[in-house]
Amino acid sequence: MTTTATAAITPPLTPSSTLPKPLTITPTGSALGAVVEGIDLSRPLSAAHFHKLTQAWQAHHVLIFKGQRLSDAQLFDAITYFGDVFRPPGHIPVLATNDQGFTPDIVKVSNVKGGYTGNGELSAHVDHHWTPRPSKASALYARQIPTSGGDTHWYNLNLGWENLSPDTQRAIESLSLITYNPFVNRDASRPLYREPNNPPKGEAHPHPLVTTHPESGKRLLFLGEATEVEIPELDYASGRALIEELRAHLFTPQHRYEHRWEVGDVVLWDNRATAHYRSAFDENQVRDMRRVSLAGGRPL
Ligand SMILES: O=C(O)CCC(=O)C(=O)O
Ligand SMILES: [Fe+2]
Repeated sequence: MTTTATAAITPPLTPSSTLPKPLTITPTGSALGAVVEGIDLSRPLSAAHFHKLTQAWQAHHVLIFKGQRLSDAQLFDAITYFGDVFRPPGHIPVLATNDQGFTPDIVKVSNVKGGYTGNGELSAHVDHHWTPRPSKASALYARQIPTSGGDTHWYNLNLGWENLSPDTQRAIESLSLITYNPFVNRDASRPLYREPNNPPKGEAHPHPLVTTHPESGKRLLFLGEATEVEIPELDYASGRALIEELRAHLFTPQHRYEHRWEVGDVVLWDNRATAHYRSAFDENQVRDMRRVSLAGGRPL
């Protein structure tokens, strides 16, 4: 009996440039965030990759996927691996339609026609903080970016909590916070802390000031920077002083990752564990992003 030469069953060599890159997850080196390479979000995710990504997401709160090339529908499909799409309650305006008619599930965050950008995102906020169930996560996909500015910065709310003194932690951990709807309180002269004789419009939904992440169990200082808020358990003077102190502590560079966008970046952030803002840019240049948000539960 003759034996088959082993050479005959060796598969042809694949040029290394066509082999898929392995999945790598590299922390940014800042307070939060990790860069993900070796994932093509236009294709179905494997269970093994999904598992690694969710673990990394819990650890780093912000995942930065490089080099993506996605249609709106592919972005939607990729992000909804991580949860169900957020449908804005009636009191959030439907922002804008995108080119392909997916609205409001895929928002065109853009200064070109049909897009939406506001001033509200110029200071750190938790998306939909004023609703009973703020969205749990959002993703932005960069299609066109200005040559400078238009960066997005995220703060780590868990680190902000951990870096408080034990005395402050004890003093605030059973307080609640009401964040008022900035869409119905647009007046720039409105204060950042609710004044007794100047009631804001809209519904009030108190959430804990210190929340617990439902998946990681991490504790979080669940506070935004420049929306009108109130601590219902405290009188005006002490509530306002406390919020000023907490904001001055939390919104500092040691708790922040600053993302300089490249076209093709998809950034997925955990809205329960972070606050974010965008820096200004030259409005004569185009900044064109797509955004998908995921539904959340009641903050714990
Ligand atoms: O455009 C950005 O970088 C951030 C906008 C924003 O705040 C958001 O999409 O939630
Ligand atoms: Fe936002």
